[in-house]
Amino acid sequence: MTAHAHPVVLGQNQYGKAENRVVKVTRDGDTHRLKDLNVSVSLSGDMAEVHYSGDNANVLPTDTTKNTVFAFAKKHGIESAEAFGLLLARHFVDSRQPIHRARIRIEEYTWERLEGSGHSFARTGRETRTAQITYDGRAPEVLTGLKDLTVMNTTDSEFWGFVKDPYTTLPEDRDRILATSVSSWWRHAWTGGEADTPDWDASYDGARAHLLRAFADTYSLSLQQTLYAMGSRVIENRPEIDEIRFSMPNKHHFRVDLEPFGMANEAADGAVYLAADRPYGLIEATVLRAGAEARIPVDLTNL
Ligand SMILES: O=c1[nH]c(=O)c2[nH]c(=O)[nH]c2[nH]1
Repeated sequence: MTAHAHPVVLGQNQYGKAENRVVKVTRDGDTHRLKDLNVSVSLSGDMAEVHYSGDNANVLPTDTTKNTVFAFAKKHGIESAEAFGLLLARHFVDSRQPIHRARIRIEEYTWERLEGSGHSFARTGRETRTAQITYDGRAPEVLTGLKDLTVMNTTDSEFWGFVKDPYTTLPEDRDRILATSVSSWWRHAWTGGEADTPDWDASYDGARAHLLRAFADTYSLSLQQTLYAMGSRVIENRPEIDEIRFSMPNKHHFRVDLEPFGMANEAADGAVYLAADRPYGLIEATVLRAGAEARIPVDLTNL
């Protein structure tokens, strides 16, 4: 059956095995190291026929993509999420003619070795590190990110001077808590050259440190301003990064009215707050090196 026989045609399509939970142990004598990833493979290419007629001739089974993830972890080890994703993406596109594009998404969970043991670990309370590698046979694109990085400033945050309309009840605040859970993706300028491959772990640690430093150092008049300061600090200090996008919920902390109990509850004296979980303000923006192309999808940040 051909597409032209119908007034309906197939649009964008992709397939693969999602959420392969792969744990790789590396032994150095009695001292072990652990990489714990959640790897999702998504392939696209000449796949019209399988949709139109069920002809599987071009279909590398999703089961095979799963097996490849585990076999590659053993064969090549897992140096970093980005390096592992690049190996996989290149493998699928370069070894299978009908596959034109591979997108590998990876979440990494971090474990810490327990003191006094070479092989006992505890999951850290840290954020989840993320990576997305796309490869179309030409230049790979590497996005790195993080999610669930929860941070709070207990002062140095104000919010006032905003628009007031008949529905506005929010009081102006000269000393509030600013808390958020940072989700972010950043795009590496790198386009695949062997010689100038970034040190992915150093780049991640650097970007993370800069955005946290900016969160801490910015005297904030709005979460929007803080977001921009975080992004611009990363762009200014990490030449390998051209674009960074944030999705940041404003985790509201309301000063509780304790007047009914005869108690003042002022920020300056150390206040009691109600941590509200919802609704929350949601502040999202991209920060770019001037002249760089905005390529991080708007809705990627909340995955
Ligand atoms: O930092 C903030 N930005 C806003 O846009 C906003 N809106 C709001 O109600 N509180 C806040 N805080």
